Amino acid sequence: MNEHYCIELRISEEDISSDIEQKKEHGHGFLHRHHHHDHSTYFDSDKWTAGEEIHPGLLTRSQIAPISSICGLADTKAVTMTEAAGIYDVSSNILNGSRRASTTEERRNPFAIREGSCFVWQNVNMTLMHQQNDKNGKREILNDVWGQLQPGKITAIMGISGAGKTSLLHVLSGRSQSSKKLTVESDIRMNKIRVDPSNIEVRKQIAFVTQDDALQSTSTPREAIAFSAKLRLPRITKDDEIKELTEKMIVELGLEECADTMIGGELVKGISGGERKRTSIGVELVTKPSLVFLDEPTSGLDSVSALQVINVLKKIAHAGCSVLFTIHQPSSELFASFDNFILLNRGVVMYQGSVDKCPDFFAEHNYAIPHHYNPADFIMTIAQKYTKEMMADESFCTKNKLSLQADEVAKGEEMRMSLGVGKSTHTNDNEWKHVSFFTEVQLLFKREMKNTMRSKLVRARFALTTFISLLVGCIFYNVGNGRDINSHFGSMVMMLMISMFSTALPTLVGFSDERPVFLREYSTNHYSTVSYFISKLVMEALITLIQVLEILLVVYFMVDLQGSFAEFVAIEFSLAMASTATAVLVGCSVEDPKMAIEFMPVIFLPQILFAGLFVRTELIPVWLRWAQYLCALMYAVRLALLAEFGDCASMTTVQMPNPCKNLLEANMVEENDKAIYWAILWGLFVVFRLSGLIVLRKKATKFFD
Ligand SMILES: Nc1ncnc2c1ncn2[C@@H]1O[C@H](COP(=O)(O)OP(=O)(O)OP(=O)(O)O)[C@@H](O)[C@H]1O
Repeated sequence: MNEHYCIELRISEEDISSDIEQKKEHGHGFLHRHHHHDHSTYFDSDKWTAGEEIHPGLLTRSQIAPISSICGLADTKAVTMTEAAGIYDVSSNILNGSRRASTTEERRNPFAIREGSCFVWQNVNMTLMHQQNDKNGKREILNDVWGQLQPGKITAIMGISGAGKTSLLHVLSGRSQSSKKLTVESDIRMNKIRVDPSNIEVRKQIAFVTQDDALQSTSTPREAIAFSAKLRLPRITKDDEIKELTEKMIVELGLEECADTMIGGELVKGISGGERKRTSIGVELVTKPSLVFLDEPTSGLDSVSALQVINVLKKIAHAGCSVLFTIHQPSSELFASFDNFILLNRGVVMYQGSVDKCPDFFAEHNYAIPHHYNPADFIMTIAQKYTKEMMADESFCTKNKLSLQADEVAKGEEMRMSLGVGKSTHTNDNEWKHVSFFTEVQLLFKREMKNTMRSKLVRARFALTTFISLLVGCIFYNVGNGRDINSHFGSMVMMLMISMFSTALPTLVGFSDERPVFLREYSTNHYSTVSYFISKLVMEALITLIQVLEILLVVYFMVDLQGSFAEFVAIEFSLAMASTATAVLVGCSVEDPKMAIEFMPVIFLPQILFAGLFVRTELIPVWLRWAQYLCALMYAVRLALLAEFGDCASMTTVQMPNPCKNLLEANMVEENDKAIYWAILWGLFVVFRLSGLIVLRKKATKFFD
């Protein structure tokens, strides 16, 4: 019978610790059967009958299997278990079914009830290698860390600075991987299955809000949230659903007043820090994740804004989500609002459990938390005092209570099924897929267009290009009418150099400037590197064309050039595209805009040196001469010379020698090689662009180190 069922057995910690039999009498610990949300529908099964009781402690894998086969229609996440606290917590859901079968109403509500995911970890170790100051040349950042998240609860990771909070969050979300200088080990279970968190399918399940709020500065909170929803929700989500979802999210996050204000950045004053943080959270929550991780969501916020943020997190937890976040030093009010917390101290777990039970724990260790004292402050002060050795001596390290069996890391279909993203029996499966490549490019291009229209930098770029073109036009005024061939040639070179600098330079800085936004969006599965690259390329080509026309409309007519205007447009455009491709490659390779600026001379100086302007190419040492083939300016100069002086050079005049012919010869320009010059110019564009794409892809898939 091809129907989707949701079987649910929830047993709280209290149920586990106290008398289960007694709880059962009160209706706890029963197998509930739902058909979607209709509690009265029973499933038919040979093995399980309606109303049958499950004894949690006795539930075995073989008993789980029949349930899986009933509701485990290929797209169904059947039964999941957590052996936390030594007992099976059976929480079966049809993750795909429940997420997929969500009604239009649910799709419109960002805080709609969802099925939670069980998330458990143990043996989390992170070691820095080749450390000169530490014994054995190693430094342990995380040591045998363990923990678990419960759906519906918010869990804080607390600890003094350098305790390893961010490192733990990064390991759990697959953002930290082993490298030459870092060893990372972890045993992470999601819905019972051992998973590799760096796997994209796992990462897709976890909404991650970074500390730096990498948001597009020219977008508004409304646009940022809608953009994320459009790209990340399945195709079935209609435009009006996205609109309503966005509006509800804005209201829930208290962003109504700033919803249409630009987010802002270094150059533009935008929304406040708290509003920025809530926007970042909104951007991640639109996908209705079951796991939400946040790195320092309250840092830099006043107590009211911090409480606002935590209230949003509590709200999302009440919808069924598991929330995990790092926090420095919460106020007592904030601390009291957490469900659970993990105290990390020097990379080890000092406390793990509910906020309510922590006073007893510390009292047992002779640290009774005084009344009228912020418990978080008190706990941190204690943590500060303890070295690893002291914690071990005084049995302060909280031992792993999970005792999970070592399982193979699930791959492929097994993992996808566990995460609820396996094969589906839905006939309209296409509707549940990620938006198409074309939609990705289209949405990215639209955002790029808005960004361009709103960017002060772009406006400054056009204004400065006009200014510099006018300056060149004035200096070389009318030299094109044959007064002096050297000045005539100089004006053309200057014109080419303006288009090279004025297009490549902003691209170089812009690409690395936008890098954090790209990395965040890529890592959270907004779009592919190729669609990002293509949308940027199309926008760049448009701006470049406008800029080239702007330069030529001033310089060409003021200098009174003789060649064809269209040909000059083509040459300048090709040069600008080839130079921006070089800039993109460097922009993709370096970490930040400041570093990109340091690279400027390396990109532009060789262009000028090898263009034959200061030294004839045949005089350059042979072992260096190959570099000329990488210099787009040289080929653009040759093409421009042919466009301007080609006719004159081929004329047989009485005047001997022909100055045009001499100029072409001095620059080693051959009329017959024109096609080769064009081919090399566009070849450079293709090679540098593709290299840029490869570098970007490589960097995007590798988060750290
Ligand atoms: N990739 C890395 N390379 C070098 N050192 C690292 C790396 N990752 C973490 N560390 C070091 O590990 C320690 C823990 O860092 P982490 O950022 O996790 O601490 P934290 O508890 O989040 O601190 P804070 O509250 O100050 O942000 C720090 O001393 C940090 O320098």
